[in-house]
Amino acid sequence: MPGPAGVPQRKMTYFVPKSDNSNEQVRVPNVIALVGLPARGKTYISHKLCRYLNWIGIKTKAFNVGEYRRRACNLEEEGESEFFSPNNARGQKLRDECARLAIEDMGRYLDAKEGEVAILDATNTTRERRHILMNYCKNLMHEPPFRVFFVESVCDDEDIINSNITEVKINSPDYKGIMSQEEAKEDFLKRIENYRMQYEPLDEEYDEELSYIKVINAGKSFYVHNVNGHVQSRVVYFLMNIHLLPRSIYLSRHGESEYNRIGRLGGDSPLSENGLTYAGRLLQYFETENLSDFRVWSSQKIRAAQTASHLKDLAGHTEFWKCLDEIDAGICEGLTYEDFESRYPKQFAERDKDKYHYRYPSGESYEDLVARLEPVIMELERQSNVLVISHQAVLRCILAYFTNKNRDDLPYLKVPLHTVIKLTPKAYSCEVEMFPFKIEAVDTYREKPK
Ligand SMILES: O=c1[nH]cnc2c1c(-c1ccc(Cl)cc1)cn2-c1ccccc1
Repeated sequence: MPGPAGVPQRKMTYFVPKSDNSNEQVRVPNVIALVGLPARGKTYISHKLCRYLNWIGIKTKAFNVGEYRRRACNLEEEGESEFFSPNNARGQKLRDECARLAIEDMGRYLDAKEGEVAILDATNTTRERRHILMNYCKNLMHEPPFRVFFVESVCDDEDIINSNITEVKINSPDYKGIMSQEEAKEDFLKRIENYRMQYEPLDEEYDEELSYIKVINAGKSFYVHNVNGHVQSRVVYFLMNIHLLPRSIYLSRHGESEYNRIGRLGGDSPLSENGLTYAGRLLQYFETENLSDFRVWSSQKIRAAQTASHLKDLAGHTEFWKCLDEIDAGICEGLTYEDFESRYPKQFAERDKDKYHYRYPSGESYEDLVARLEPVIMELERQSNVLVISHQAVLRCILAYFTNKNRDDLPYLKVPLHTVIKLTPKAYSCEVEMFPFKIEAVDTYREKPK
């Protein structure tokens, strides 16, 4: 059905009829294929997307063709950048073989329903290579065939490209210990030129049938085409909210509260004397951090708001988010763990079996917390320096997102009272610094039972 000129028609697929026509809704496996010259942030995008999709509950795995190539051949023997020359038939053959192996591993992962999304982290810079991928994904040997979304990173910003090469390329396994950093940078620039000779960017006319997003200069602008389905729309939304600007995210629980001191769960009690001391010391800490741009977000619980109030002159306005409130313990609100175990022994035993999915009766699970925290994560991706003053369970979810922890480990991450956790995102990871303050506080940590 042709639409108005220049306005692409969204292909609406409401359900994928199964072979037995049960019309039961099946989730279509998604392939997210990167496209772009070397040093355009493809692996950066692949890592961040993989971490975000897994955290929101969409099982995802990345397949990096460069890793297959590093396993298959020794670049030193192959002549480094010469290996990538279009005139190097041997290099071309080896690289095609590595791409094929990665695509087949990706296919097995999706066909076996091990996950819903596979990210193919590769240059995919020629129409031929993208055509091979599309034919493989649409092949009816897959039940159902894979949906493909291309993410092309186009970048001509020299500063961004140089920071990429300096941060992640010249110290990569391809060069480490083989040549000096200057030689590595020179060789890498030659590698980029070899790819540029064959590079065929996604084209509005030629690639009319494909679904893709062009990210230009690290998110300065975008061109989005034929977005198809839930996963692709979440990917577009995520990519339009991330940025490369250096900053830190600080996590802190409220100061010790009266309920902490008597070992009671949840509630809305005020700070204890120790907690008030911590709040005052927190102000001193951030005065020394000397941040140009600094915001404070707090939950709407009294103990968190009291802690945040000590920073109001430093941070200008404080934002109070209800979705930063502590996990709702339902019928266990106000109980001690001893009460919980004696009154609801079956529930107590259930909780430690699968703490991530366990939901307190009339309350929440960690899985529920992740769902209500997604808007906070998205806004943290957009922001600069932010201090989040919240609660143990909530900060475990946020910490797990930035440090890529899985749902078995998430509910047992250590987030002690009277401690500032400083997160500084790096290229493919996040630096974590813990600053425990020497102020007395009860220990609320419970080990995972053996
Ligand atoms: O567009 C780039 N061109 C060169 N480099 C880049 C990017 C991006 C980037 C790409 C898309 C988006 Cl939505 C955000 C950032 C990240 N990086 C990067 C920089 C330094 C280290 C590791 C990665």
